[in-house]
Amino acid sequence: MAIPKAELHIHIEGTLEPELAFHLADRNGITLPHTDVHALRDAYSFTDLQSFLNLYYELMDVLRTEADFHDLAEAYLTRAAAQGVRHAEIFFDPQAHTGRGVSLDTVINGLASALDTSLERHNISTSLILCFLRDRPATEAMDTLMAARPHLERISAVGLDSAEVGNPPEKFTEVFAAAAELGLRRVAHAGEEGPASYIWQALNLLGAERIDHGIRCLEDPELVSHLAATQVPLTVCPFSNVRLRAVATLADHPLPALMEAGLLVTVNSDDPSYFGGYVHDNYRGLQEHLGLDTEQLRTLARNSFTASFLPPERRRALLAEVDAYTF
Ligand code: HPA
Ligand SMILES: [Zn+2]
Repeated sequence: MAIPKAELHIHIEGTLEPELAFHLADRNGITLPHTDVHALRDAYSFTDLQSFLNLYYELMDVLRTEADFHDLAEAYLTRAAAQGVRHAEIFFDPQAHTGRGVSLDTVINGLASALDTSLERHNISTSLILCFLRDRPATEAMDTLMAARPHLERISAVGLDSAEVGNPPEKFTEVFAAAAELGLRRVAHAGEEGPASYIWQALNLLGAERIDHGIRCLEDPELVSHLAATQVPLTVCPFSNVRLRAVATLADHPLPALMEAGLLVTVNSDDPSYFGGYVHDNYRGLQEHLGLDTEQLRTLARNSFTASFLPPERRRALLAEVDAYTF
């Protein structure tokens, strides 16, 4: 069994495997513009974040009903359990669905119907992180937050994703303040393709408690010192960074440099269906291509629970499981 870990950077829509996409397309009477699963997988060759997002938004059109969102989440949980995941804080993109006529209730109720039985069925605790699409207007994000109010007991935090460059965190200052008022935690994608200044903005203007990706912090030594001192976690996604060409190869990935600088680094899969592997596959990739040893993998697993929004008791119990794990 893979080492116990939390997954803190996983977009549920990014777990849509080609086989399930075709199955749901069939069920909903939709014709996909790809001949079969092989042709679809062949389309998974990206040059940057936007080239991925184009396919990501196109393919999620097969998600129409509560049952579709249930099946999507259930398929992820099944795979995650096999990868040692014991806790998952799961991003979802409401605007990507409401914008094409699927209601927020359909999305959340469908996902929740799978998450509600996750602890018994898969031994995985879960929560949802509502992400705002940063390439859409801030007013739309605010409307989305307000519409989500009846569902807040299922939602632990808000996040910020989609096309980063040209959509700085400062655009969402008011929305994140409103989310904090509602008692939600705050995270944000920053420093994936965007500059280090976006990470500063996420921290200082949005009150982000974790930075998703954040790898470009290394371009600003003062920021690295700040992240080390404050232990604001980074949710790093190595396979994603290679597939979206933020990093040339896994062997060139800056994760060891981030760890050596004393940052609270976690490893995650981002959009595993699109990027070639789930979270433990990422751990194994680091072992193989960057020579991480088993104690470094244990540190990463520990960090994943430390960086989570888990209540203290379950966090302690899961940390003890990591410490007791034998490779
Ligand atoms: O890696 C990502 N970055 C930004 N937006 C996203 N939406 C899904 N995955 C991503
Ligand atoms: Zn992401």
